[in-house]
Amino acid sequence: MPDQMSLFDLPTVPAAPLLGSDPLEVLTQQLANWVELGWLRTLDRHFVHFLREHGEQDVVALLSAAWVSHQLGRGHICLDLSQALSDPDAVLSLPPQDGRALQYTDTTVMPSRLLPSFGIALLAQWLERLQASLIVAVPDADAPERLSAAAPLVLDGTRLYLRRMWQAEGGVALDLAQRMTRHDTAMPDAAQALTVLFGPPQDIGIDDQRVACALALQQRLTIISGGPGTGKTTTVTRLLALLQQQALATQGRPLHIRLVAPTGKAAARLSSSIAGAAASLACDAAVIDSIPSEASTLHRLLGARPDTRHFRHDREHPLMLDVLVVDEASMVDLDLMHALLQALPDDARLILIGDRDQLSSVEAGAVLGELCERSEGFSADVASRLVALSGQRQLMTKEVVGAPVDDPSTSPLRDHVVTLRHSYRFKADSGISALAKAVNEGSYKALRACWQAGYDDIEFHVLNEKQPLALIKRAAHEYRAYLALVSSGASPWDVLQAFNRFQVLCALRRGPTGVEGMNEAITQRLTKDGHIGGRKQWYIGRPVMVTRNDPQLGLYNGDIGIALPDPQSEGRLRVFFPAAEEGTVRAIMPGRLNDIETVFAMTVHKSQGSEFDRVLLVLPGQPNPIMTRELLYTGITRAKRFCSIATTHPVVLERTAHHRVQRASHLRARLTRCYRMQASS
Ligand SMILES: Nc1ncnc2c1ncn2[C@@H]1O[C@H](COP(=O)(O)OP(=O)(O)OP(=O)(O)O)[C@@H](O)[C@H]1O
Repeated sequence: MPDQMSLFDLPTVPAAPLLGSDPLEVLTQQLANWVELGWLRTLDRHFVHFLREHGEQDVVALLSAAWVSHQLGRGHICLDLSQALSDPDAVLSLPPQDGRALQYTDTTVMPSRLLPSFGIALLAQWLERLQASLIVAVPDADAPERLSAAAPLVLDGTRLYLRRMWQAEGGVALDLAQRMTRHDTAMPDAAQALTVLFGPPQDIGIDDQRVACALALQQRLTIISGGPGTGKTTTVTRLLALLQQQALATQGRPLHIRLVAPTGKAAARLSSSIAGAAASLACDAAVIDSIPSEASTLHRLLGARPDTRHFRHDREHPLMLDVLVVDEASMVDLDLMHALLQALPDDARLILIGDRDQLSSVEAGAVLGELCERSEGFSADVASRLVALSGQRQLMTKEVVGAPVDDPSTSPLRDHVVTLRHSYRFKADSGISALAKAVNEGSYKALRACWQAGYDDIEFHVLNEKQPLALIKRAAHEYRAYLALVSSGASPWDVLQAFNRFQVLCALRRGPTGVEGMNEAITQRLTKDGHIGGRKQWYIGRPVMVTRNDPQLGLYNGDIGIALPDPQSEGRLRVFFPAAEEGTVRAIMPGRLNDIETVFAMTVHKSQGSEFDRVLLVLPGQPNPIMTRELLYTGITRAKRFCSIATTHPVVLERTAHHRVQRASHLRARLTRCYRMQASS
């Protein structure tokens, strides 16, 4: 990780003297200083206070606890001590580079100076201090998934975790490993049923969709990954039809299937695409009728309760279902995946759908990405079963049948992962598709070729000013289309649809090219031109995004609503959100909405699970560690028809496409260990 960080010129802070001779005093001062500067969260400092109050006085253990907590806030499951030792500032990303101006005081000390000042120069010294600490437990030597003692931190090898996250990671690994060892036998005429849905097997190339169905018929855990329009929903719909056909024929009753997605928006999209795909199936009406057409959010399925992280459904109160389909699985964080697996009955079939190349979840973890890593090909045994079922003889070639299943270089999950590669949405000459591919390959040459090829669905703006006036004008112009509908008194549903046709996406939150700067500038521009009354907090046409789940209101992080006069309430302003049923809306009083922000611009992170006809992707003028290949790919692939990218320096795009950051975690290795133990017991 540190060598990737060196792609960027990290801002430097002058070396300040370490004040005080008592290390605990020095630590307290530094934590206070970092919190004041916004480098650390108040929560991180409170955590350290809590540990001190409970008896821990070792400064190294306390500093490590602050860093683990800080890293968790940045999406990392754990702190890798060997990486942190080699370049603490880069690993902790301090000072933060989210677009805000560099801030420090005369007493600010960088992490890289603090650690040696507490006597830690070697990894062995750090490990020894932590092993001796009251607040750190280690896994049992004989049972690596059990802890030696109850403590708030866990040191697993050279990784330091909050206990909760270590348990969640282990819980996900163990549960998935158990599901991986459960196999099913497809019904005798499954091969024929596949041919009815997919047509006769062809000898040219492998039909990944057909393989995905054949695989999922035979096991309890299947992951279907693919970029936009590669047919993930089409494939899952066909799979559900096959499963229902099988259940109706053998048990005389359909399976209880549930469809979920992490956000309300993604759930609505899944509902409408499954309904569309089901309607065109070549199946009996009874089978089509037994495929659910309504998806809910994961939180709703699990029974989210206000003010607690616990759900109504858990190991003691499992969900009642036979098959669970989770769409946009890349957005599911480790904690949520853990809660889901806890609540899922042991014999249920789990199908995860998503795009492994997309950004990982906003919260900690990169579950889908990790599960799909090194998962190319199938073991010989699974490949031969797939050939029998799908008729795809090409599956037995050496490229497809990789190393044996116990080979340490591959993941046992490869027998559960299918990647769909062909996009049916984009034409062969699509610029968006070519651009996304070039970014994914991290190829400078392919990127440049994209701009030179003259595609008419992508454009690249090089801005020559800091405050991007041209960009603001462009965005304001695009937003006028939905505002015209607002003025004409169109229905809230139509206004919401029109708003969704265009979106400004930003890589960063802060700064003139970040969400905050762009939102403010677009609001001002539209106000100045008389399109909105943007001087008041609530005005007709204000688009807002929910930033925190509110199960009581049935609103979820990422939901978008628009403030409009409500004829049902004598024209008073209400915020209209799409309701569960396609084409319907629900109105909520603005005063009831606590966690919302204006959304003329949103971060690429928040745009996951949404798609827009046209996207304007704004990148800052400086390369930045937050900007990664996954972020760029996710931003570009939100666009269905037109993608425009703007930045002040062309090199930013190329550097970003080259920059990959792994989130610190050990999920795949733990899953492999659990799987081998399961398989050998
Ligand atoms: N095998 C196929 N042959 C022809 N058209 C297909 C095939 N599979 C999918 N399509 C079409 O491609 C389009 C996208 O399919 P689908 O919605 O299943 O993809 P997706 O991967 O779920 O898309 P998204 O990225 O929106 O989630 C649909 O119009 C669908 O009918």
